[in-house]
Amino acid sequence: IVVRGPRTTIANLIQLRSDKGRPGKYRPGFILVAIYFKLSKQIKLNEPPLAYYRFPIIGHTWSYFTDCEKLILESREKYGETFSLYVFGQVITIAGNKTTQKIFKKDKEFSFFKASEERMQLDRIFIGQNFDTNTRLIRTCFQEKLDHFRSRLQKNIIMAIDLYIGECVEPRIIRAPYETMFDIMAIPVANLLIDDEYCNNEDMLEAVKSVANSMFKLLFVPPILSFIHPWLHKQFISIPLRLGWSPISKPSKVILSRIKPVIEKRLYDKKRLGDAWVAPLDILQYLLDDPDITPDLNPDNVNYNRIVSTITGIIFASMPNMSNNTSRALFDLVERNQRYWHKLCQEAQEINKKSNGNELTSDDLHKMMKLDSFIRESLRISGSFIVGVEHNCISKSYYTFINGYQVPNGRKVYLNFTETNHNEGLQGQNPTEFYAYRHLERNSSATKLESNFLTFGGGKHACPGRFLAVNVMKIVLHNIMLRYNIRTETGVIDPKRRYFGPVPMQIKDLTIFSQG
Ligand code: HEM
Repeated sequence: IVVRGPRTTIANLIQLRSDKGRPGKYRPGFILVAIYFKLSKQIKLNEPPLAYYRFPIIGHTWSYFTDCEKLILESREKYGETFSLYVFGQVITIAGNKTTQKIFKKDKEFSFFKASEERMQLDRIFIGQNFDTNTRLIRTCFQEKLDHFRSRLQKNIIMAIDLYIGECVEPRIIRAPYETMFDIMAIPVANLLIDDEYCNNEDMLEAVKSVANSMFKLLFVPPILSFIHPWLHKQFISIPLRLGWSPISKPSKVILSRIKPVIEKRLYDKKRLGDAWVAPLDILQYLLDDPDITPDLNPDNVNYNRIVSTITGIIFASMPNMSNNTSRALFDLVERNQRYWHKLCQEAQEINKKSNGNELTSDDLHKMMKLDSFIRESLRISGSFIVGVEHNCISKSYYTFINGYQVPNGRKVYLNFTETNHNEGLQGQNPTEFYAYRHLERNSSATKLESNFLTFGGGKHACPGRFLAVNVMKIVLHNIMLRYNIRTETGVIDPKRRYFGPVPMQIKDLTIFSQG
């Protein structure tokens, strides 16, 4: 049965009119007829089986958050590759291997963006953004023209490592590797967005971190009111946003105050120098080149809100993901020290020797084949959700999967990463084991989209930032391997991954850096 929001039902009832055509008082008879009419019009779908749960209202919520992997594995075994769970007052559907690629390809039927927008009210936070244009912008800069940014990326990453890890003549304990990686990432990200000395100061970096942190926290707001109805939760969290509050309003103001003089100077220089003016290479300039944003060379006519909104959107999409996955890959290096460290270091040293310690060329980055495969394996095993990358069904009424099961419009469909990762046919021998050269043997680079690797999604909306992310991960790990020895405080390896619900937790374990 398709259950819609109470607003729709009530609105329909309110629209009932008296027989004279004027708005009339509610009459119980009318209401009953209306409810009967509404229910009789609802389509009975062949929904995926809803896994058994013991407690009404709570449904699977508790086990989903405390032992998600067990819940998913057991339900998969019992109900097959497509099944539903009842979590936080909502039925969600879990889709397995045979369906995930279809979900990526059917972008008129399923939307990752719609699901994220609904969960985090993105349209109310990043006001005035054109998300499709932003995706195109990211694709142009960080896929097609990534090589133009390579030199600056390296300089900024090395500078950030110097600043946040430093010399380590005496061994240095990094108590929160995720936070350190987050600090390191802020410098190259801020510089890709705005290449101006004026913007590389502390308050700008703090603003960049604050945008990423505030948005990341929003992901973890528990939807308590959804136990009554998901619609209620949505209305509740949107109240402060409707009243004009935004989690990123403070850092957005800092960013605006920093970029305004830069924009004014650029427009002035362009007017003055004409064709002789050399445009800086950064995201800000790409935005300024858009006539919808900058119709002429008059700073008063610039759409500053759109610029700030786009910049903050890119920070949100890039920073937490890159920091999380790089700190996990670094931890994988430490954990698996005996097995991989030596060979990966050897590869790094050979590349460094051939380039005489100079800046890495794109060919050097390409030659990091072992590291590339290691990163893909780390993303597959350590960075992987149990279920995730949820897509909203946006079909007009419902969607029918290839196995005959149907889901209504609005249903959240989660991809079953565990099933894909545990499948021997897709992953090769011992699929649950971390084997760094698995992808090297199959010639699958870390950015390659394949049905056995869901980390970057797939289809038309696959992550456009993946080339930047993998290159940044390579540059960070390469430089760390060349400079340091790393170990955990106790030297004990704890292979158990920790999750918050289906999401892998940030790395909090102590890491010790000493001079290599
Ligand atoms: C390791 C780092 C990253 C991971 C794991 C990651 C993962 C993802 C995933 C799973 C999607 C959804 C894809 C789909 O719907 O099929 C996505 C979309 C997206 N990502 Fe990333 N991402 C990362 C880094 C980045 C970076 C660095 C940027 C920006 C510079 C970025 C920008 C975006 C954008 C704009 C989309 C939406 C694309 C669209 O809807 O067309 N991501 N990402």
